[in-house]
Amino acid sequence: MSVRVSSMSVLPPVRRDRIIAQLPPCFRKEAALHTKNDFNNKVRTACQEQRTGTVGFKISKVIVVGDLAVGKTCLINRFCKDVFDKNYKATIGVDFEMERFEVLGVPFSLQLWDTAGQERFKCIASTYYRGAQVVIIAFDVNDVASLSHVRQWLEDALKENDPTAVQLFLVGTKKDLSSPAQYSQMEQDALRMAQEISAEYWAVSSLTGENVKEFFFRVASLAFEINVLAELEKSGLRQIGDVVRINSNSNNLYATSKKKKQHDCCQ
Ligand SMILES: Nc1nc2c(ncn2[C@@H]2O[C@H](COP(=O)(O)OP(=O)(O)OP(=O)(O)O)[C@@H](O)[C@H]2O)c(=O)[nH]1
Ligand SMILES: [Mg+2]
Repeated sequence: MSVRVSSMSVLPPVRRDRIIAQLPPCFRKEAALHTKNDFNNKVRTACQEQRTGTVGFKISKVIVVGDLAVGKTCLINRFCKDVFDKNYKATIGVDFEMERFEVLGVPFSLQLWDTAGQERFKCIASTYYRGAQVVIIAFDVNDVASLSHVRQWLEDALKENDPTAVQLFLVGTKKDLSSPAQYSQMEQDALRMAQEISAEYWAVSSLTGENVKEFFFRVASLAFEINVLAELEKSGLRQIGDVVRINSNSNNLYATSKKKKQHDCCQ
């Protein structure tokens, strides 16, 4: 009985292929959220000293948006289930998958929200955009129209979120369908777009699996890093806040006793 209870209440260990010990490199230096070779030093130290606060219990919300049939569902399914379906089945509204990682020894989870690209399901899907820490905008590298719609997707996603707090990725899909020459021509435009919207650029294929794991590892790592930095800042502020509170308390005491005196006087 107790065995059953514990096996139900304790999460299984993180999959061995979800362990991140090194910062995965960006895809293109010209369009990266940052180009450092390693995790922020403060983050590494905090993880070593187990000073990551609530990050180990955190689930970061990631939303994947973009035109219909660009391959959002396939991308998530390739990463989470290692499968690929060549038949198109439109996402109606939203779906989500949980992915658990261990980054620098600290558990960290992503909740990956797969949203509908079809216009008629978009209004349902957009109600799930709120509270995203990461926004992934997907486009098809073989379809210039899908790249030109990226700004609209961004605007819709940011309406529901704090634009300064969101980490943005621009992902070109179906790389397997494009010849090297076609691809490199398209990449110029995609890199420009990524720079304009301050997104990190990636190109992937869910059919072959090219760059899929690398991409999600990068997403998890950068989301983790920013969470730990925010936690460190918060605990720093808390310490400063305590000092302020002691000071203001003594001020209050002073003010109270003074007031009391005045009050006594008046009586
Ligand atoms: N060759 C190739 N085909 C792909 C790739 N990714 C997706 N597809 C195909 O593109 C079609 C659409 O893929 P989905 O993942 O369902 O597209 P979606 O963006 O989720 O579409 P909505 O849910 O309608 O927004 C399917 O037929 C997939 O098999 C890829 O990397 N390579
Ligand atoms: Mg879909």
